[in-house]
Amino acid sequence: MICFPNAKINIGLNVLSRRTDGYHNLETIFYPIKINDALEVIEAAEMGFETSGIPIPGYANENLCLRAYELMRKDFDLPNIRIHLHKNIPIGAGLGGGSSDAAFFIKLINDKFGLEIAKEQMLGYCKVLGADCSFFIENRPVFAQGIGDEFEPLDIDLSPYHLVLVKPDVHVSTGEAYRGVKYSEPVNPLKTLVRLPVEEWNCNIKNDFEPHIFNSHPQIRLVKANLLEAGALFALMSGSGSSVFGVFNEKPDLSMMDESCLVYSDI
Ligand SMILES: C[C@](O)(CO)[C@H](O)COP(=O)(O)OP(=O)(O)OC[C@H]1O[C@@H](n2ccc(N)nc2=O)[C@H](O)[C@@H]1O
Ligand SMILES: Nc1ncnc2c1ncn2[C@@H]1O[C@H](COP(=O)(O)OP(=O)(O)OP(=O)(O)O)[C@@H](O)[C@H]1O
Repeated sequence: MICFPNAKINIGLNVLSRRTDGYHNLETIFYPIKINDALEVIEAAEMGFETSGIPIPGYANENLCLRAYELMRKDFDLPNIRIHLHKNIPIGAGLGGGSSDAAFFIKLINDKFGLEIAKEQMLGYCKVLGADCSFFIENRPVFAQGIGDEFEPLDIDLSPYHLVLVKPDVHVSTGEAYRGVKYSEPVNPLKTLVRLPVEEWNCNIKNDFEPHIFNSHPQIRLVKANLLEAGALFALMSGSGSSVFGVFNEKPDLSMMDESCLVYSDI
C-alpha cells in the first residue's frame, strides 16, 4: 500500500512563551501544500527500511516512520514490514516533511491492517513523535496553539492565488531556530489578522523566527526580498525555515532567484 505525505507551510507564527518542559507555546496557521513524498509499505519476512530521493540526515533506524511502527507494535500484534520512503520534501526547510511521513505512516498502517484506530489514539502517537506531527492526521488548514498541536479548523483557501515556495541551499534545524527566538504576546491575534485581505498580510502577519534566522542566514532574507520584488502580495518564511513562500496574483517571473535555490510553483 502506498501514500503520498505532503508538506505544510505556516501562515504566520508567533512564539508566545517558553514552557517548563523546554518547548514553546505558539500560535500559527498550518496550511497543507502540494509537495509530496511517497511512502510504501509491504508485508515481509524481516523488517526493512529503505529510502530514495533526497538523502535523510541521521540514522535510518531513527526515522520517524520506524519510531511510529515501534509505538504501534506496543498496542497491536503487527507483522514485519518493508518500508520504502521516497523523499522529495526538502529537509530542514520548515515544511514538516518528517512529521508528515510519520502521520501518514500511522494512517497507512491503520488502513493496511484494518486496525480501526480512533483519531485520538493516532494523535497520541503523534504527540510522542513531534510537535508538527498531529496536524497531518486531519491535514486541513487550521489555527494551531499550544506547542502546535491544539487545533481549530480554519476556513481559508489560497487556491485562487499562485502559491510559490523557494528553498535556498540552507538547512535550518528546528532546535537552532527555537534557541535564538525572541518571544512576546502579539498585539493582535493571528486568528484575527488572517481575516484581513491577503494584500494587507505583509504589514501584519509575521514569523517570529525570521529576524534571527535572517541574521544568521542572509540568503533567506534575500529570497524573501526577491519574492516581494517579483510581485508577491505576501511572502513569509515557513516555520523554522529555510524555505520561504510567496502568494501571487499572477504566475511570477522568478529568474532573479539564485540558481542554488529550489523553486516550487503552484503548490
Ligand atoms: C517550527 C514548527 O515547524 C512550526 O510548525 C514546529 O514548531 C516544529 O515542530 P517539530 O519539528 O515537530 O518539533 P519537534 O521535533 O517536536 O521538536 C524539535 C525541537 O524544537 C523545539 N520546539 C518545538 C516545538 C515547540 N512548540 N517548541 C519548541 O521549543 C524543542 O527544542 C524541540 O526539542
Ligand atoms: N521521514 C523523515 N524525513 C525527514 N527527516 C526525518 C525523517 N525521520 C526523521 N527525520 C529527521 O528529522 C530531521 C528534520 O525533519 P523535517 O524535515 O521535519 O524538518 P524541517 O524541514 O525542519 O521541518 P519542521 O521544522 O517544520 O518540522 C532530519 O534532519 C532527520 O534527521
